[in-house]
Amino acid sequence: MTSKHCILLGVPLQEGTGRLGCDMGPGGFRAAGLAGALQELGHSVEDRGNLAPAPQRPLGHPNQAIKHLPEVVAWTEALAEASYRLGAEGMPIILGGDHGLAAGTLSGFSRRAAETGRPFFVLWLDAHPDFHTLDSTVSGNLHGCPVAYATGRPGFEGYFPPLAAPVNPENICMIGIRSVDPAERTALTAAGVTVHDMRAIDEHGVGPLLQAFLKRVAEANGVLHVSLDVDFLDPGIAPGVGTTVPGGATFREAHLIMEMLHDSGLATSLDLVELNPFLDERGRTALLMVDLVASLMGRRVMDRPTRAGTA
Ligand SMILES: NC(=[NH2+])NCCC[C@H](N)C(=O)O
Ligand SMILES: [Mn+2]
Ligand SMILES: [Mn+2]
Repeated sequence: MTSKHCILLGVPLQEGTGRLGCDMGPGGFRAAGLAGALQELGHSVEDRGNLAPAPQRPLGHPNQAIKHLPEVVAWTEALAEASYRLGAEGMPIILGGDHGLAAGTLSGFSRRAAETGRPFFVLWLDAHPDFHTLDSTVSGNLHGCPVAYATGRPGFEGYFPPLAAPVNPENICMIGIRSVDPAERTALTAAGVTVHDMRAIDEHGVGPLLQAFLKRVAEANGVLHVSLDVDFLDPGIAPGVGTTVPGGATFREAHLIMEMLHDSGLATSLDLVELNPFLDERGRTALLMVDLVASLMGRRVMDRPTRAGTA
């Protein structure tokens, strides 16, 4: 197993959701033993503490539903820059914080990939596609918008920072999707995002769906960012999140995805988002998320035969 230099960065953003508590997410992941689990697997770990947002400026938008635009923009500015820098230093693991933070990670890591000349891919594990623009969001919760922003959909100019390298929507694969607003549905299809909803998982299984995507990434010599929203998981195993949607990924499906990602060796950065410790039950959601990261980083039940059939 190749050991990595894991860099943990807390991003206690919570203004992108409709409720409080995600600001405790980074602390939840730390208390659940994330650093120790990575070290046990032979990785080096550096915890850079929590990020601070950039200074806020007043921003008004004609869509009156939008909540906390100046706050989310300030976090995006700081995190886009931090992600760009961390992308050159090791394997960044971003401890959220709500999913609004992906506006910063996607733009920063994509910019880094563009500089290396390799195409940038995203695996989006979530109940939601988070594909609203500032104009289309109905709830006004900006954690529903990061993918639209990072792919360069119109309407973010003048509010969010300009994108150095917009993400190609055709390089995004979403798995676990089961709550899509009408405006998002049309836009996702038009943009060419690969969306594997729960029905696709039921019909085909997560294994073949993920394998096909990983093959594309490998053949393109791509850089892969993984964004894991707690609500990707079924609420029965992961209650510590504000936006639970029934019928989510099972414990076994989630671990299989992580193990396949590990075997592919393709993932270079990771978001862990939407953990709300205030809604959790004795840390079980945080602990499950840490176990999933461990699977992604090499923990396995048994050694598996290599392709040559030795080990
Ligand atoms: N990151 C999330 N949990 N996003 C949920 C978004 C839900 C809904 N589409 C909205 O815009 O409000
Ligand atoms: Mn999300
Ligand atoms: Mn979600």
